[in-house]
Amino acid sequence: MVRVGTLPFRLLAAQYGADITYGEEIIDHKLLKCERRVNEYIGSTDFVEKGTDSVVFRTCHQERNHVVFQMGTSDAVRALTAAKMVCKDVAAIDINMGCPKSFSVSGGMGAALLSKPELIHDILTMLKRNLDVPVTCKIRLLKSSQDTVELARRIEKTGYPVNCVLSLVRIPLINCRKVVDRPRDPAKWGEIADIVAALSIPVIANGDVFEYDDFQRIKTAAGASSVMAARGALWNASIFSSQGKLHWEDVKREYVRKSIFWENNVKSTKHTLKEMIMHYSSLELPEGKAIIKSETLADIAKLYEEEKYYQFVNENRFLVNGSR
Ligand SMILES: Cc1cc2nc3c(=O)[nH]c(=O)nc-3n(C[C@H](O)[C@H](O)[C@H](O)COP(=O)(O)O)c2cc1C
Repeated sequence: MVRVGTLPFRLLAAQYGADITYGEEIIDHKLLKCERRVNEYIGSTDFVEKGTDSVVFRTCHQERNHVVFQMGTSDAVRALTAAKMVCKDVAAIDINMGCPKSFSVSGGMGAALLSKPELIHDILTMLKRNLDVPVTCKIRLLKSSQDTVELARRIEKTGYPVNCVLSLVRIPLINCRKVVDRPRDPAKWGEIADIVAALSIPVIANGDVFEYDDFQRIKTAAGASSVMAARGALWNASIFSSQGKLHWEDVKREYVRKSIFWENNVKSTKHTLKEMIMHYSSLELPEGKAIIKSETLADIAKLYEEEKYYQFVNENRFLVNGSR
């Protein structure tokens, strides 16, 4: 999730039980302007825009085998060059073929790819042939089930490992929404089931997972290999816990601590907190207003009475490094 799926949020989801986490979409052009830096102070691996301190992608060894780097692209060679920069630090590379936003579509990326099966084929083939990590793609339902099945079959033909354990990682990820749908529209699980039935590769179903039980319900209804949650996780990342959800205020506090620990981009932290709060109350209330006013992680720490934690982390970086 853009501005949400940064390292603290991914680790939060993983802590509550998510097996695999996807990073926010990063455009290939942007990654190509970066250099890889090991950040010993924090214990992370950063991809930083050259000549600046702007972290475009931050990851760490704890999530090395669970995190998928999601990329926006419209060109096979560029996608490969960008993917090669990060592939040793992540578990898999995903190509976003579902984003309907104009900045994506006008650049020939995201959902624009859905009408260019030849280009999809080129990108996936190029990545699969030249990378040692698995490649997945996230698509949306097309106008008819038949169109979607046709597209998914072309994706399937780009090849996947015969070994079924490995095949887990080359998953075309079917997002059960049509290109014109917005996230609040009802999802159509029957259509996913039709597509899954027509394919021999694993499919992750995505859409309208708001409770832990939804994972199994949707997995069964769609016949999918696994299930992905976005908004349900954003509103309460403990949705992944088989023990039941924690109170969202506790989850939010844990997110704040992780943001502090990993020195998350404050804009990302603010955005994520705002999205969480908007679901339960209003940004017009004092907490929302204070988030909007915050300029640094120290401000956020103060707002959530985590100043001692903030101070402790910053004074003991080398002692606590890697402990979370
Ligand atoms: C705040 C937000 C950011 C998102 N960013 C991305 C993204 O970067 N890449 C992507 O493939 N989908 C993105 N999506 C779409 C979700 O991955 C997902 O497909 C959609 O929200 C439907 O799933 P849900 O019902 O579980 O929310 C985003 C959704 C939200 C709400």
